[in-house]
Amino acid sequence: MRKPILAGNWKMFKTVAQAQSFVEHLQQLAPNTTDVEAVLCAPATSLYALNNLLAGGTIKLAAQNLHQAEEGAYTGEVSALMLKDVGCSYVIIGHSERRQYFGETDDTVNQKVHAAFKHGLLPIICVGEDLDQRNQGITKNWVEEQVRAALANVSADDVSRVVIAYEPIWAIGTGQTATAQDAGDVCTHIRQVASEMYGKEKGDLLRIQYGGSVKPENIAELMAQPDIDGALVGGASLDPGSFAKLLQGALK
Ligand SMILES: O=C(CO)COP(=O)(O)O
Repeated sequence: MRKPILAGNWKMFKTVAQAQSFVEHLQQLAPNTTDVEAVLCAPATSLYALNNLLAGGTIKLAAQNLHQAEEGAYTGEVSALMLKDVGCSYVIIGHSERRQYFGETDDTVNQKVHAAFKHGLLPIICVGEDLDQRNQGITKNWVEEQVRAALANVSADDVSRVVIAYEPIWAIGTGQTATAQDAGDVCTHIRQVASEMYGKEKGDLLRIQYGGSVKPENIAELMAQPDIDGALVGGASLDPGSFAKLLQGALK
């Protein structure tokens, strides 16, 4: 069975002190989460300090982006090697905000996926359509293209450890969630695409998250969908009490 995975994407929020205080609170509220994998996607500035706090526990650390090169003259960038060095297990790749504001393309997403695996980081690959595409009825085709491009030349062994986050852009930070049924249908399609590419056995291992205005109040309904294995949560992940409730709601 696929283990549910709940990831909090803090985006550009929290100083080091705020991040540490969040973890201390969460450790009191949800000391040992073993049935749901809990992941905190913190700003790069907090990763080192959080790794020390999380040592020996079950909560995993993630970065929100990486550069595809190992090192080099790329001012302002951080590599997979560096993220691994500060204790990251996962890294978000191709979030719609990165695609929209920082020029990321399907091609750079694919390069970043390879860079992550090369250094033992597991990618959380974001895909999703905008409102125009949804209204045109091309959601599944669009998402399928993004998935195929992101996974190009990824080995079958690696693909079973990939997490794909389906995040419809129009649902991010808007309070507007896709209906559980609609979100579930797109996630089922993503699994079918992975199964076509790698065979059903591998496709069945892939974990798929939904993201976009997920809250403690709606997570259980989303998790009830057979192909939704977790959530990537922005706003509602910033408060430890809310995150602890999300962990409860993510139990299958
Ligand atoms: O972008 C998201 C997570 O990566 C979703 O953000 P919200 O949960 O704030 O809508």
